[in-house]
Amino acid sequence: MAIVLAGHQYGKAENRVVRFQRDTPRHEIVDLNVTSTLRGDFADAYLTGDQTKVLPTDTQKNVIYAFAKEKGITSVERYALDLARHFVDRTGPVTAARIDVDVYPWTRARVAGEEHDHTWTRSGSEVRTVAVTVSGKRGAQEAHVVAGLKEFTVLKSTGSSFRDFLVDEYTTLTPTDDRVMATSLVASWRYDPAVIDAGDFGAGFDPDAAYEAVKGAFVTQFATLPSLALQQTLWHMGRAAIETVPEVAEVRLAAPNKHHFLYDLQRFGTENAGEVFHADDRPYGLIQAVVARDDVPPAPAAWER
Ligand SMILES: O=c1[nH]c(=O)c2[nH]c(=O)[nH]c2[nH]1
Repeated sequence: MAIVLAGHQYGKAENRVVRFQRDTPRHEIVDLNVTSTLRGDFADAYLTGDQTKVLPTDTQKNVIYAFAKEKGITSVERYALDLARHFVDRTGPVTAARIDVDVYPWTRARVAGEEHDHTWTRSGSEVRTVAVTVSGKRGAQEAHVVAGLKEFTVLKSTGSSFRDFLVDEYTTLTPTDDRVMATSLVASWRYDPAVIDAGDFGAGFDPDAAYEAVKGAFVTQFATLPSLALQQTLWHMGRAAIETVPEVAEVRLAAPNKHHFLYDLQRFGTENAGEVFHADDRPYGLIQAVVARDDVPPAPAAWER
């Protein structure tokens, strides 16, 4: 038996980058949390302490901040691609780089009914995510872009049922034709590599518009599908995302079923016709799905964390 170093990767986690554009009186803000992860033959750093192949995480941090100025952030996808390609192209021992970005939402403040030029309020809504993975040296490079969102909380007060499920001796759940359905959606969608190669997220493809379109498709399905289960809703959300933005090759969805239990007011002689619920936080059902086009090859490298 031998004990081996069976895997390794390293990088700088959670670089909080706030980039302003101040070229005109109306400023713009991009607020990011950026994590770099480098892969390659760094085994010596672990096994013998030899750091000669190791690009310090401090340097990675500097690149992340410098590129925010030098390259600008025309889109988060483009910025992450530039970073990943930089580490793979410019650092010999790096064979693959992954850049993860969380995008924090800000809404322009309104003062006396007018949008303010340089003040924002933090929006309470979802966090947009981007994960770019670039592997292989120039000429034989593979790039994957996965966009997404998390903490996207949606709720409907009717239009959801759950019945005719498998029953065994431990089942106590009462079937229902009218329940609250709510979730805090985590979704990621992988763009067809052809889009990255052809349009390069700068020309011909607008990742910001695609993001809004996918989000809109999710909301539309959640709202309008008479849901027989959260599983069915997820399938329709994933399908609608691909139908709405054909550049999307694959959608991965994870939805905690945020249970709302009708509060028993009968004990006080009061009727409760679906009006007062106890919002429970745990445990919760966790429903997950992967929805994909069958004409785009799968890409496990795009999802490797
Ligand atoms: O949409 C649902 N899916 C389930 O699998 C499930 N299980 C459960 O108890 N409630 C629900 N709701």
